[in-house]
Amino acid sequence: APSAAAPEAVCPDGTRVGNAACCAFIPLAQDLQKNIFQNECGEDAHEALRLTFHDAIAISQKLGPSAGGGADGSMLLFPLVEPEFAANNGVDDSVNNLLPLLAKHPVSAGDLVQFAGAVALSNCPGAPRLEFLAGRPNKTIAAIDGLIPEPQDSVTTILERFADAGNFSPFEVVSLLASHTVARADKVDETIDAAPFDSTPFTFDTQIFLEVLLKGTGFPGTGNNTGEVMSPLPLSSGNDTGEMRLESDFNIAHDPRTACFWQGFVNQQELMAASFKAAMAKLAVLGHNPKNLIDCSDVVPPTVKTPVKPASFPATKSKKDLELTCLILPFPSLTTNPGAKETLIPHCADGGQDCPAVQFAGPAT
Ligand code: HEM
Ligand SMILES: [Ca+2]
Ligand SMILES: [Mn+2]
Repeated sequence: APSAAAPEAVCPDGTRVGNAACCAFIPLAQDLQKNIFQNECGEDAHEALRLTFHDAIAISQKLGPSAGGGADGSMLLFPLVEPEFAANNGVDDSVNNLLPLLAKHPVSAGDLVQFAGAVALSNCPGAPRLEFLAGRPNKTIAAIDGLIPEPQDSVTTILERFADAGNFSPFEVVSLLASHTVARADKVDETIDAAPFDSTPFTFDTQIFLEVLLKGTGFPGTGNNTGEVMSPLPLSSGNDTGEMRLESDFNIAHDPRTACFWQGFVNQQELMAASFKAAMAKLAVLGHNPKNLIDCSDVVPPTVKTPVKPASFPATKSKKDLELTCLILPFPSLTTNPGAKETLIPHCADGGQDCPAVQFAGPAT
């Protein structure tokens, strides 16, 4: 029976949704999973999540509308412009992977970018199911260079940039950095591929918040890269690349404005996931009035149910390796993983070393 609440609709595949405008995202989710993510929280999923950020954060209250439109899909609409910016190095992969889907599905570029990130994250154990609002218009401009935070930026610069983009608080900035729990760098050190930021890059857990607090001992590849500092697990073997630490993650983990928020997420899976979800909801609508968008959260696939282990020190590491600057919070008591040697981080989600990323040819470089 019809109700006074949101209009219900039945999609062609029989799924009931809150609004008929959401139906287009059901085949899109299937296409993303089958042809790009392969239902994994792997390289292509990580890159789609990074793209949500690089598209959305390019907006400035100080500079006004001519600087960029935020979460507007400009990355896809101007693939020869924004992917060329130094801070966007590597986003060409996800831009080129999404462009064929933009041609095929009746959704806007801005919606596609944010929806792809939400679908990608649904493959990561421990991740929250993100909110998704639809209806970002395609009418927009390319963003200007200089709005994407870089790992060599100071904490002050980073916090000011997030505040200017969308009034993000220091707590929300730390919350968004939970993304680096499912992240690896290809471009910070060009000599190594997919250097993970924590020891569990296929799981949305709190290891990133723990491991960035461990004393750095070396570099996974070469030293002296811009924006990189020593990590606690630099050991590599074949395609299993040692852990990389971004200078910005290190600084934010230790700065008086953010250190207690950072440390407060260690082993607090639910708090971290909920805080990330809330901050992502803000990020995903930058440049839009959410009142003009339609809530299509019901077409975001539920997150995989694989349980997430409590935070633990990687083998050979313990409390004595911590470098803490937040002294008002007690540090949780955690176990150390077994093993007499420094851990190797598997290159592939299945534990193996061979899992090439999907790469469609496209205009972005
Ligand atoms: C202070 C702000 C941030 C800085 C300085 C930063 C910097 C970086 C850098 C340098 C990389 C490595 C790129 C490469 O070499 O391939 C990276 C990867 C990544 N970032 Fe961030 N990031 C920030 C915030 C965020 C936010 C807010 C998100 C998402 C909501 C995000 C998601 C990711 C993801 C998922 C990857 C991994 C991509 C992959 O594995 O291919 N980052 N980030
Ligand atoms: Ca992780
Ligand atoms: Mn990558």
